[in-house]
Amino acid sequence: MKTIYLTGFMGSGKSTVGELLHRKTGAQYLDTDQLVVEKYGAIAAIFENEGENQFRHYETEVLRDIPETGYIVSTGGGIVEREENITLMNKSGLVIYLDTSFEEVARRLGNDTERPLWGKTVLEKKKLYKRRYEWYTETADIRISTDGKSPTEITDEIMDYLT
Ligand SMILES: Nc1ncnc2c1ncn2[C@@H]1O[C@H](COP(=O)(O)OP(=O)(O)OP(=O)(O)O)[C@@H](O)[C@H]1O
Ligand SMILES: O=C(O)C1=C[C@@H](O)[C@@H](O)[C@H](O)C1
Ligand SMILES: [Mg+2]
Repeated sequence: MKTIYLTGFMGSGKSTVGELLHRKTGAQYLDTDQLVVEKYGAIAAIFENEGENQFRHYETEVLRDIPETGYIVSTGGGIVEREENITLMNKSGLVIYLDTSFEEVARRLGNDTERPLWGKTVLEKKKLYKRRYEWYTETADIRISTDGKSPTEITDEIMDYLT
């Protein structure tokens, strides 16, 4: 099995659905945010002390090490910010975009403080969402709309594509 990369905006459910897919398929599982935390420390601290650019560098470092087959990978919401990341994912893997409306993301994340970029103003977040939307769609092999669907329903929909 080609490695599967789940992409999408913060709160689109990449980590939640990634875990479920891992259980259903038996494939190994990685989350790029978790890998960065294990290797370099808490995300909020990296943003605060080293800056977003350094976080993006760490993100690419962990992505480079992921094998081309056999893994389910939940990416960070900003993985599409770097061309190199897109090339890496498209070269070997199957990219699945979890498409979630901004309003639904806002409902799910509420006042979350773990995601540094979610702390920005609504206007800035909407701009970020709009800017990335095209990148997610262009990069994806498969697009799954997630609004109004449970994580299990989304996982089942992905399983249908895989089997
Ligand atoms: N389909 C869904 N319906 C309702 N809530 C969901 C759904 N998927 C995920 N959630 C909830 O939304 C929140 C964010 O989910 P999750 O952490 O999986 O997102 P993510 O895409 O991995 O975000 P990030 O890019 O920040 O890593 C969690 O509280 C999760 O329980
Ligand atoms: O959308 C983003 O840029 C981010 C999403 C999260 O997954 C983390 O990677 C981090 O909080 C940055
Ligand atoms: Mg996640």
